[in-house]
Amino acid sequence: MCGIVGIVSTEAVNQAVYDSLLLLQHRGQDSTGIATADGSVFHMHKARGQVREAFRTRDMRALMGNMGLGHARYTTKGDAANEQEAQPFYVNAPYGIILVHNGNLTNTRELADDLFHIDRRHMNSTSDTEMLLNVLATELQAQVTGLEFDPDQVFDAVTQVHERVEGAYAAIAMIAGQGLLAFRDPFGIRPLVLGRKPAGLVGDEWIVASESVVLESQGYEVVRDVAPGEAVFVTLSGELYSRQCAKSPVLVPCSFEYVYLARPDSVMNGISVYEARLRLGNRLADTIAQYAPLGDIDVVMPIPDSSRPAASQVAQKLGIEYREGFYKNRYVGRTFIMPGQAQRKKSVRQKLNAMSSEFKGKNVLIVDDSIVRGTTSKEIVDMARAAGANKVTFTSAAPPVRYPHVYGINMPSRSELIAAGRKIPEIALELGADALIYQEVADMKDAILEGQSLVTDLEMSCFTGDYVTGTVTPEYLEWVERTQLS
Ligand SMILES: O=P(O)(O)OC[C@H]1O[C@H](OP(=O)(O)OP(=O)(O)O)[C@H](O)[C@@H]1O
Ligand SMILES: NC(=O)CC[C@H](N)C(=O)O
Ligand SMILES: [Mg+2]
Repeated sequence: MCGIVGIVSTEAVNQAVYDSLLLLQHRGQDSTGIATADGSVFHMHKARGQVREAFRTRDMRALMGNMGLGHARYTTKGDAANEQEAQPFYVNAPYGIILVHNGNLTNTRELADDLFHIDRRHMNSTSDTEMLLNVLATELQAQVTGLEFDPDQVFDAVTQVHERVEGAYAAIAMIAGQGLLAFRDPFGIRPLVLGRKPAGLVGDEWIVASESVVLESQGYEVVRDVAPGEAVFVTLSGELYSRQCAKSPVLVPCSFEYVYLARPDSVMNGISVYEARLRLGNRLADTIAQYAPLGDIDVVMPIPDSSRPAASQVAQKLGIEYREGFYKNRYVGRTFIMPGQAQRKKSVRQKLNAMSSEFKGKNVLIVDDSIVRGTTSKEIVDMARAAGANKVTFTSAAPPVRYPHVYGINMPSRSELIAAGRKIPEIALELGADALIYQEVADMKDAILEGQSLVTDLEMSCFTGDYVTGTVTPEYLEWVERTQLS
C-alpha cells in the first residue's frame, strides 16, 4: 500500500499535493515524490524518506503548475532504499506521461519479457510501477493516430492495460498538455476516491486520492469511488470523462485496509474505516467471551495506534475497564511498513513504553488490530511482563495471517508470518502469552461488510489463501518467497 494523489486545479497545486501526502504518510514511509505540470512542462522531485524530510523550500518552489500528483511509497517490488525507484515514474512518449501507483503486479516476469522482446522498451529498475507505466505508454502509443487528442484513446489504452497486467493497481497519471488520468484494477483491490471543488466560472477542480480524508482536508466534496476497472480523465480545463474499461469488473477491496492500513477517519468503497474497526471490536468481544474466563481479566488495553477503536469496543462490550498502559512516542512512524526486520524490531521498543502502574499485579487483555510477523506482539508481551503484569491474554481483531499478501502489502514470505503453519496454542507459545484469541475469518468479513450495499465481498487472501484475481499460482508464490524483500 502506498498513498497516491492527483489534482487538477485552477491555481498552483504544489502545496495541496504536499499537504495531501502528509495525510497519506501512514500508507508509506520509504520514499516520496511530487510531479507537477506547468502547461506541457513537467517538474518532478522525489527522494527517500518521509514527506517532511524529502522536500525543501527550493524543491517546492520548482514544482510549478496547476496539475500535479504525488506518492508516498511502501515498497512491495524492487528496492526500498533506491531513490531511482521512488515514484513518480516518467516516460517521454507518447506526449510525456508521469505515473504513480498503489498496488502490486503479479505478472512482472511476463511483463518484463514482453516489454523487452515485443515492445522494445527498456526498464531501468525492478519496480513493477515502471512496467505499469510502460505498458500504458505502449498501449496509448498504439491508439494515437494524428495530432488530435481524445480521451477515448486513453480509455482504449487502459482497456489494453487491463488485458496485459495482473494484480492490484490504483494509478494516477499526468499526460503532458492533456490532463490527468486515474484508473483502478478490475477488482478494485486498492482504493481510489474522486472529489470535486466548484471553481465558479472557471469550471471544476478535481482530485483523486487513496483516501477520503485527503479530499475533506483539501475542501473537496467526495463525489464517489473510482469504480473497479474504470478510468477517469480530467482535462486541463477541468472537464471530466469516465469509462468502464474492464470486461467483467467486480468490487473486491482489500480487507487489510479496514483492519490496519487506512486512516480511521477515511471512508472507502462506502465503508467507514472507523466504524468497521468498532464492529471488528464487537465481534472480537463475542469470541473472547466464548473462550476466556472473563472474571479473570482486570483491564483491556489497546496497542497504539491502530487497535484503539476495536479495543474500546471490546472493553465496553465485555464490561471491563479500558486502560492505556502503553504510551506511544509520536515521533516514531508505523513499524509494520518499515523495510527490514531489524529496523521493525528496534522500532517497537523505541515507539512504545509500558507504564508499570497500569500493569503491576494485573491480568491484562491486550488488543491489537492484527498479528503479522509477531514483531509487535512479542515485544509487547515481554514489556507487559517486565512491567509487572500477572497474566497476559493477547487478542487480535483480525484472523491469523497465514498466507503471503501479493496485492500491495509487503508480506511476501510465509516463513516470516508467525501464524503460517502454526496452531493457535503454538503461536501463543511463540509470543509468550498466557492465552491468545483471534477474530474468526467469517466474523471479520461480516464486521467490515455489515450494513453495506456497495461491497459484497472482500479480498482476504492473507487470511484464507484464496487470491481473488485467480492468476496467483503456487509457483508464483514460491518465486515471490525466494526473490522478494521481506
Ligand atoms: O505482527 P507485526 O508484524 O508486528 O504487525 C502487526 C502490527 O503492526 C502494526 O502496527 P504499526 O506500528 O505499524 O502501526 P500503528 O501505530 O498504526 O498501530 C499493526 O497495528 C500491529 O500492531
Ligand atoms: N505498496 C505499494 O502500493 C507499492 C507500489 C509499488 N509496487 C512499489 O513497490 O513501489
Ligand atoms: Mg499497531
